[in-house]
Amino acid sequence: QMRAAVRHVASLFPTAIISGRSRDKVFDFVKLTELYYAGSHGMDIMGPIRKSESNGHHVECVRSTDSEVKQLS
Ligand SMILES: O=P(O)(O)OC[C@H]1O[C@H](O[C@H]2O[C@H](CO)[C@@H](O)[C@H](O)[C@H]2O)[C@H](O)[C@@H](O)[C@@H]1O
Repeated sequence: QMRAAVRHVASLFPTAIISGRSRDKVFDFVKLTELYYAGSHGMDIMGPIRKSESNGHHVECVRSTDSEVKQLS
């Protein structure tokens, strides 16, 4: 029910979850590709990317700061 509510909000507004946990952990909890995720207190950020601007139906999370974060660790 909560997931459906967040998905609905994300269909109306850009929506982000910001957490102190790792981004992967948060994504595993939430499992919604429509959102922005900021893990590790904002050190690792992933956002939704539309595959096709024309139909807007294929949304995937593909942009991430993972490689930059790994360089800092
Ligand atoms: O409430 P959140 O914003 O989701 O943050 C909760 C805490 O997340 C991080 O700690 C958690 O992950 C750590 C590393 O895996 C783990 O050691 C810890 O037990 C978890 O609670 C973050 O480091 C904390 O600052 C946040 O409060």
